[in-house]
Amino acid sequence: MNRHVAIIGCGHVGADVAFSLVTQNLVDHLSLFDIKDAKAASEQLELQDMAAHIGSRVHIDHNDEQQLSCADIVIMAVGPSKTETSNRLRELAETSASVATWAPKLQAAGFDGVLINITNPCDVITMSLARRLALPEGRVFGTGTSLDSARMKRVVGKLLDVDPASVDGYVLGEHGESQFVAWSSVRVGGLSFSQWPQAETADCAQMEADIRRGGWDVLSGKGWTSFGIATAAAKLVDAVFSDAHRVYAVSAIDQRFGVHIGQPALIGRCGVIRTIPIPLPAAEAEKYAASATVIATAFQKIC
Ligand SMILES: NC(=O)c1ccc[n+]([C@@H]2O[C@H](COP(=O)([O-])OP(=O)(O)OC[C@H]3O[C@@H](n4cnc5c(N)ncnc54)[C@H](O)[C@@H]3O)[C@@H](O)[C@H]2O)c1
Repeated sequence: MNRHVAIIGCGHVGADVAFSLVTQNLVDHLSLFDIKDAKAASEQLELQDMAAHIGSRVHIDHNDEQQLSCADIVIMAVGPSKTETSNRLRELAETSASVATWAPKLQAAGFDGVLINITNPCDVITMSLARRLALPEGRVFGTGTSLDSARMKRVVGKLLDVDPASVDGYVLGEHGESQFVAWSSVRVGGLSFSQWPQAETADCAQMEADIRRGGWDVLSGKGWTSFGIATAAAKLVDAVFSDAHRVYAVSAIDQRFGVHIGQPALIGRCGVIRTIPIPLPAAEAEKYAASATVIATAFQKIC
């Protein structure tokens, strides 16, 4: 099997996705693209420098658009010229213009695989790419609230003193300021979060703020975020190649609201196999609807 991934945008995020895919042996052929040719070329060279230390052989090329025709998965990771530090929606004008230049190239190449979007604002850009590429539903999805759900697991795990991997549940909605923790979905060891004694005195509003602010906290120190999202993207690539039928919180179409939005979905060879609408209590359902409105309003601006 020749697992071929193309990464468009080789900045902090795209380069770390490439590093994760190569070091985790999740790819056989990697095609790197960046508007700055020297950046893509140097990422190619440095990844090739690792070849002697890794147990797999990976073919790597850069800025060769012919490669888009045979890519199984495209990862969109282009970014704005200036890093946004407070609201991902502010990236929209610039990043929507950038991804718009790639849709016709992908179509001209006959790209017929799965596209995973990381570029922010993630839900709006995913929606824009899904409409432009017109691939079968589910083939274009975004990393959505997968990273935010991982942040929730870190914060809840810390409170309960359990490994985050033992925390189940989701952050839903926009990968942005209107996201929310679906506390009703959070379970640890078969108990709902509210059944844990620590939950009685927990400041859930503060925990939720910490989760929402997680990305900005990382960014304020190192200037960008990349390890978390690169790991999430690698998991999604693995789920597609292995037809895993595993559940992740991704940005997928919710037909009730007509938007791509963070929600649990089953991921396999064709991308999103189906979404899993969780029954939410009224207060959480309201937050979900409000978040869908934020995404729809932003999308209107680029139509
Ligand atoms: N979804 C998430 O959870 C998540 C997490 C972190 C970052 N992000 C987003 O990922 C994106 C990338 O972030 P980053 O830190 O890597 O930014 P960055 O500035 O380090 O890299 C962006 C790269 O895109 C390239 N680029 C810009 N326009 C391009 C175009 N038209 N064609 C090809 N390449 C182009 C730039 O040359 C640059 O190398 C941003 O939108 C950021 O907000 C999303």
